[in-house]
Amino acid sequence: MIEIVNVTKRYKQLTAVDHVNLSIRQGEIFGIIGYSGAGKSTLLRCLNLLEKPTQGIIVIDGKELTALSDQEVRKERQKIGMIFQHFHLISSKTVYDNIAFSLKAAGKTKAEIKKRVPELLEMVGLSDRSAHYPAQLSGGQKQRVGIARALANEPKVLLCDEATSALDPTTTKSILQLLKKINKTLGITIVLITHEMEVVQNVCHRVAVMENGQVVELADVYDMFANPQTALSKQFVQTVHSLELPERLLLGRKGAIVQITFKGDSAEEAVISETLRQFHISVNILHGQISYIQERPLGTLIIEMIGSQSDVRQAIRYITKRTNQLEVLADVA
Ligand SMILES: Nc1ncnc2c1ncn2[C@@H]1O[C@H](COP(=O)(O)OP(=O)(O)OP(=O)(O)O)[C@@H](O)[C@H]1O
Repeated sequence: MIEIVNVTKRYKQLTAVDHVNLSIRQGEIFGIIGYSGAGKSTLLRCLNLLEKPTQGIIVIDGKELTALSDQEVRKERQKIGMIFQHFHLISSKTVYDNIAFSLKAAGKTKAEIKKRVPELLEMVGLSDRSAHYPAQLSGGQKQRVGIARALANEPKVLLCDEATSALDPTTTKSILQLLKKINKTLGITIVLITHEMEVVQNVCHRVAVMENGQVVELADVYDMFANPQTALSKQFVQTVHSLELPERLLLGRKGAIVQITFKGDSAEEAVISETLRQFHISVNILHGQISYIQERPLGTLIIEMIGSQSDVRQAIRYITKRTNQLEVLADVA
């Protein structure tokens, strides 16, 4: 659906986006995560040519945007909706007129606008706020207007530039739910940038991690959580799944301390009790959690295994075979 081929954006000496290649699939919610200054916004704005890449090609829905004239780009941009962190609503216009504005700009007739605006308001749950002005709305409601406006011309792609960063956690959840609904019911491909791994966990199917203008990792969100490959991804995963053990928990330990990751079905199997049945060891549970990412379970358990060296080794081999993911954090035996 979206092809980003070797895209670079330079501002004088600074390279904000550096040779990025990504292929975003029709109908997916694709996240781009990175710290401030990583180049996420610039890359997102390159997708609808709000920023012109210094080099590289952008193809959306089969059309090479980077090969079009400015006038043609303006027309194509109407098929790409965009929402922003600070909403960018027109303060002197009502909710109705803010949405109608995009339809007018796309040359829709008065009758078409009159039919379409209420449909959009209903979709975002704001039918009773039509005559309000932006100043009379909460942040979440303003973003709902932003979403309605972005969807006005039935885009195939929706770009979200830190769309929930200015919102509290509960409102963030409700806006993310709305984005999920839009993706599911309208089949719109969504690209969102964020610095919050929780947003990625909640809505994205795949995620690219950016650093210094480059994509340093690309993965299914579940795999990123289960097995992050780079130090940066590990940091992001740990912001949601914190597994730092307090030092005092490690004091006076006698056995091997291991971290086990249970993926998919193995998260629901009785691996530990079967281990205890087969080997002469005892186990202390130090930390455990199970999360659901795209409705698939992902479990993490940190345990201390106490027994003879040979029994502990065999038990470790057994668990590794069953789960495929066991890391020895400390062996104080
Ligand atoms: N119009 C511009 N002119 C000059 N430099 C720019 C411009 N826009 C962005 N930059 C620089 O490009 C780099 C990447 O910025 P960008 O906003 O894309 O990062 P980001 O990952 O979105 O970060 P943030 O979340 O803070 O916006 C930064 O060093 C930034 O200062």
